Amino acid sequence: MLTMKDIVREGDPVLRKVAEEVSLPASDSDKKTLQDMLDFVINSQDPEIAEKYQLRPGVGVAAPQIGISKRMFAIHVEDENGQLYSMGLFNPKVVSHSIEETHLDGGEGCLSVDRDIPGLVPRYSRITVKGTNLEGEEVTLRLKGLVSIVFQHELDHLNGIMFYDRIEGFTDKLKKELN
Ligand SMILES: CC(C)(C)[C@H](NC(=O)Nc1cc(F)cc(F)c1)C(=O)N(CC(=O)NO)CC1CCCC1
Ligand SMILES: [Zn+2]
Repeated sequence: MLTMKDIVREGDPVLRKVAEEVSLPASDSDKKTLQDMLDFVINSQDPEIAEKYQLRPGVGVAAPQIGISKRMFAIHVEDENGQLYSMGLFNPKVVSHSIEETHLDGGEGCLSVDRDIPGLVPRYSRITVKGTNLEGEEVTLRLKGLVSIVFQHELDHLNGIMFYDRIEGFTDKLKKELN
């Protein structure tokens, strides 16, 4: 099973690479990896298992975070209405998004970042995502709220983007206003 020792921390170049598409149908090896990632996120939210293995309670993890530069991630998160999104996705992509933006009021963190970085992270309020799930089906998902933010955070990992790259500092704002 995956534990925190398998999670790559910031500074490792794998977190800054653009990950490779997974060739479909997925190999047994890629399916096992993605299933292990989904189990990791589910385990991290189980108080007993999380305590026993010292897991940070995660809502998602992307393959580069376990050192695998492939376009796949797993998420396990309930949305505002209590709808559970629990899945592994191969080659996810945003096919459309709202212009409107949103953010988590407390900012974001990351399983690969062992420090608190203040600042709001702008995300699209709504996105439509396509990908292939562990059963090999192509899925289209229309997402908003927390689930949409988690997807965008994980998708960024597949493109070598860390959440703090998106935090707009006051000086950036000032520069924009002055230009
Ligand atoms: C890094 C950590 C703080 C563990 C973070 N969890 C998290 O944000 N939980 C959460 C947030 C809420 F808004 C409401 C709630 F119920 C639980 C997380 O798992 N990730 C996953 C990650 O690092 N993936 O690469 C970071 C999240 C920040 C925004 C989306 C994912
Ligand atoms: Zn992250």
